[in-house]
Amino acid sequence: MQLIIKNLSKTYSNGVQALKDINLTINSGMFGLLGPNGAGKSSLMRTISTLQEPDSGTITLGDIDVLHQKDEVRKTLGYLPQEFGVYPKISAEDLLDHLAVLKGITNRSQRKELVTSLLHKTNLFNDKKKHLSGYSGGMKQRFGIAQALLSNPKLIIVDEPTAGLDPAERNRFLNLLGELSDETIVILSTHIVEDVKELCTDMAIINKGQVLMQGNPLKALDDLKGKIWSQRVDRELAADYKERLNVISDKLVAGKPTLHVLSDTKPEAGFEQTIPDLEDVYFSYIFGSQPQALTV
Ligand SMILES: Nc1ncnc2c1ncn2[C@@H]1O[C@H](COP(=O)(O)OP(=O)(O)OP(=O)(O)O)[C@@H](O)[C@H]1O
Repeated sequence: MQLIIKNLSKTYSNGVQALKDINLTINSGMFGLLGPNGAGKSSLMRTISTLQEPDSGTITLGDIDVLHQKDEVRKTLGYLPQEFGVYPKISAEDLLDHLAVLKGITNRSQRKELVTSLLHKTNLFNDKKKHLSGYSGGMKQRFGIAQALLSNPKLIIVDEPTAGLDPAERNRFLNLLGELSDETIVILSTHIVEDVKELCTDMAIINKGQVLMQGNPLKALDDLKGKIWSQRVDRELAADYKERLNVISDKLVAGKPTLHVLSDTKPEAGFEQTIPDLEDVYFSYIFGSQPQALTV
């Protein structure tokens, strides 16, 4: 199964061009969609999820025309939006059961079996009687996955799922995503590079509504080999370096900025070659051609 997006564009009524001629081919497995705030990730996810219309372009999921066969898409889509609202005064088990009825699973024992297996899968079985208002952020996100899995989806979209989770909950959530079937397309939209690094076999970077790269994270790392140079500098000199050199990131290490420069050759005395990580890949596309760099 493939999700193929061709020439997708969207301008909102306030004039913001959120998607500019997006082209992506997404195969089964975990796909990371990386981009800073306002890049257009949610606009793209909502369009794929049939929640909003583009101005032009096409999307196909296998042989489904996503923009015209919305009901077909919805039958096979699991969507976990950025803000996942839950009814507070109902238990996880009851809400899942209710949602399963809405999905058309009317056979009681079949529903019970499905709900129980999803509660186990998302590690919520022991808390199934708890009201959702008592759930932590991570538990709510796992519940979100449980409801997204109700219809045995072929396409799962998760929008910024780990923001606000503590490290243990984040790990648990990412492990759960990683365990979903290889037959399913899972799109993980995030601005957190680590999420993609740990899970995804394919990724794209988008910014200002445009796809800047699509590819295998390991290949992207390989392409940067020998091109990332690092130096820890005095705080007051950092701005000067940024003006002169192609600084892609500037990270405080023990109170002093460590600059990463993208360059085919040693930029200046004092810089040492460093092994690129996925953050370098991300910043090289987002900031590589610009003099300004992000402080991370
Ligand atoms: N309904 C809307 N009407 C007008 N402008 C919008 C609307 N939704 C999004 N935008 C604008 O479109 C651009 C892309 O927004 P979008 O939410 O798709 O980005 P994002 O990558 O998901 O960012 P974030 O991580 O902050 O949610 C932004 O400039 C945003 O302000």
